[in-house]
Amino acid sequence: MTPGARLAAAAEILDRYLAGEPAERVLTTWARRSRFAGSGDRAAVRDHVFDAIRRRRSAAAAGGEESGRGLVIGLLRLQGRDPDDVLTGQGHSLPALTAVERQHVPQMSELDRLDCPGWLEDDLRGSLGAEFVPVLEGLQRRADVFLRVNSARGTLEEARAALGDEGIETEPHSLSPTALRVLSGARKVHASAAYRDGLVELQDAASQAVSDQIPLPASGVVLDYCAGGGGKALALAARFDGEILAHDADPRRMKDIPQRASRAGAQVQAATPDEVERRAPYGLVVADVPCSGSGAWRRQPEARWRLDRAALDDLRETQAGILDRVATLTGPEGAIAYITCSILRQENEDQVARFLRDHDGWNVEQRYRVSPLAGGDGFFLAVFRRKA
Ligand SMILES: C[S@@+](CC[C@H](N)C(=O)[O-])C[C@H]1O[C@@H](n2cnc3c(N)ncnc32)[C@H](O)[C@@H]1O
Repeated sequence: MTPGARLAAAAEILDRYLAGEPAERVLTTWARRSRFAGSGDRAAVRDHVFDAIRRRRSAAAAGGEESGRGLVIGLLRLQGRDPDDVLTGQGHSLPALTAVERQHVPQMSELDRLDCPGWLEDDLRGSLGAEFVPVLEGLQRRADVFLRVNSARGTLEEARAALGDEGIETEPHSLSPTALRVLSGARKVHASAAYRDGLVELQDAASQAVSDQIPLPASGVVLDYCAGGGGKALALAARFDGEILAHDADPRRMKDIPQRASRAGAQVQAATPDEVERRAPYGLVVADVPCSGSGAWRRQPEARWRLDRAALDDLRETQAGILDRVATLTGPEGAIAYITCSILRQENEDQVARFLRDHDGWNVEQRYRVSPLAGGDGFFLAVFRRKA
């Protein structure tokens, strides 16, 4: 496909995304019926689509309208490229620019420029303070790919060498001693021996940093109450000899845990709600709660535009409910590790304050915040401990 044809495909996919379909689903359907598109074309179209969604507000302002075509024109302008060079109307390219499109002079407000949802401006300013502008600018870029080296299987240097042999270049990252940032060859990771043999896992560097901070009990069973695909549980297993039970309100989310755990040589078992109840109390319960994902907008760009006030209120209620529930599962002097990948105070410090207000017998022992400016996602951790 020519560069113009790839952009035309992206514009068509973006129109369906703007009409309400999830971008991933539209991309899959497009790839299935576009047999002519090779893997390089599919990757390029995908990058265009997610770059445009990440910059949805600023690209629409720069392109003159919020349509697939408008976002593509705007994205080219934001990248400092002249849309006339790519939209030629030749072959499978989009039609050439109209006079109106060519003469459009973008009037960008600060919120346009920062891709900030208007309804969330005050909350973001209140949460980020002086970091409001740099964090929002940082969240407009593509996320890096990070690997976690599984120390049960080898050292950081052994992992780097093994990956290097397969054409995957990496460098250590300051957020965690187990983190490697992928510099090239990211698409080869899944097929690599280092990944297949459990020497490395895909995990954001800030997610690793948060896992590093969680205080593990000397022995016993740890419960990961919102385990999802098991990212945190597997990271904890690399530095814990005991058993980790994984639970999730939606058990389908845990379907890959057995395979990931066996690859990593980790003791992580998916548990039913009955089993969770039966084996309580726990010395540590990890609650990596559902949240706005605002710290991970680089990696999940649709989340930025899907969130609204009602959804945020629902999330906060769910988070508070989970904290109340896990408190009942925690033993004497036990701890709760409350985690979000949110940069919003409402989901972080405000939840800590509410929990302490409603639960007399608890202290907060540790608060740890990772800004997206550190290179990975934005994360928040609070460790509560039951008073002796
Ligand atoms: C942020 S994700 C977990 C990510 C995972 N811990 C990891 O590191 O890969 C939050 C998870 O919480 C689950 N969840 C949502 N509501 C829940 C509830 N009331 N109780 C337990 N889990 C819940 C979701 O299904 C989702 O898998």
